[in-house]
Amino acid sequence: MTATLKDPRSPAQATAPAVRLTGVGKTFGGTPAVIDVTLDIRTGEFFSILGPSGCGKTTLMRMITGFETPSEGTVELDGADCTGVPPHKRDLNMLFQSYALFPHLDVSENVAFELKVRKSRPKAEIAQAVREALALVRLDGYGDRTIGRLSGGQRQRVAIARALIGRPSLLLLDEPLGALDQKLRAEMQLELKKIQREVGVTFVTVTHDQEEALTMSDRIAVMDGGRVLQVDTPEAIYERPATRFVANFIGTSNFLTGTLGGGRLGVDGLGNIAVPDGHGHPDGTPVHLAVRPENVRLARAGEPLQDCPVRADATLQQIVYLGNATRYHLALAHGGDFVAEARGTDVSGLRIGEQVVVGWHPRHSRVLAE
Ligand SMILES: Nc1ncnc2c1ncn2[C@@H]1O[C@H](COP(=O)(O)OP(=O)(O)OP(=O)(O)O)[C@@H](O)[C@H]1O
Repeated sequence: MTATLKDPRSPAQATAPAVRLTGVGKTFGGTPAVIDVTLDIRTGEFFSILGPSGCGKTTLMRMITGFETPSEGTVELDGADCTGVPPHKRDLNMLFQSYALFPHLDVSENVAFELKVRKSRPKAEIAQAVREALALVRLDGYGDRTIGRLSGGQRQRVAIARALIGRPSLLLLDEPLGALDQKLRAEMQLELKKIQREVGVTFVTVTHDQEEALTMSDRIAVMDGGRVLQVDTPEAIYERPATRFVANFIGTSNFLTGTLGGGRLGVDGLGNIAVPDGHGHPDGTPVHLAVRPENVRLARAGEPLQDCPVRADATLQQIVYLGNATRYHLALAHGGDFVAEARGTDVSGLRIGEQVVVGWHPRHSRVLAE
């Protein structure tokens, strides 16, 4: 006979998103910090809130946790309205950059802390849960160590184990890798993603680091000036940014500004250039055309540029070697800066100050509204 495990949630809760924000706003002393945010975070996904300093991401996260009450709008968790519910009554946990581990307790005691405080489980069960949590973060056998004898990465793992031991439905992480050096950070990004997949808990992280968000997330919300500008997969955000801000904040973009007319873009000094099909903006609209540096080709003036219907004259200003790529900084003849990028070392044979031509195919550019 097979036993059927019953989901304790009601049918409505089971299909509801982990988090639903509807028209959420927060104003401090008359100044808006978060403006009209409506979005769903799906159960089991790794979701990042990404944006520059002061854009409102921490305030948005604090409204999900309950440490901040929205000035308007509603916050639902698993289908239940939690707008006025205090943090300790929400089925979630938090992980802060500082980790906040207890230095006088050993690893096991730190991890078990929450369960012991709640006194909800027998001792043997807690010990088993600690062993499982330490195995999850690959710290088997470290239970008796004091916190002072751990590396930064190991402390981070202890904090993760502690945050997950009570199996919350939702884990909120505020700049979780901010205290680590760059190499360890890159390792922990992959590690955190792996742990999240294993436990299946919904993770919501706040970060200003675009690479971190792209590496770890199933979906990203990009914020600026208190607003969410785009919610999408990392790939879609990079390939199909919704606004000029997103195109510039995630990776690097070149921009040409002009007005659409007759299916082309009129740019002062450059003429009417081809744009990608199906961009959806009517003639007469002032727009930006965004082109990623890796999609820009470069040749000596007068030399052919294959598969590049759009071209512009420029002067080469600087060549920067990046290790895995070379970046060419250019001044366009009609005004403005431009950047082209090629894989590997510089094989162009070009010299600083030389007259060049840049070009791209319209399918590699994107029309963005103001
Ligand atoms: N308790 C508060 N009282 C007054 N103003 C606040 C308060 N909390 C945040 N703010 C303001 O709201 C805006 C958004 O702040 P928030 O901390 O949410 O941004 P952030 O994107 O998380 O920035 P950072 O990455 O620097 O932490 C800022 O202008 C900030 O000064």
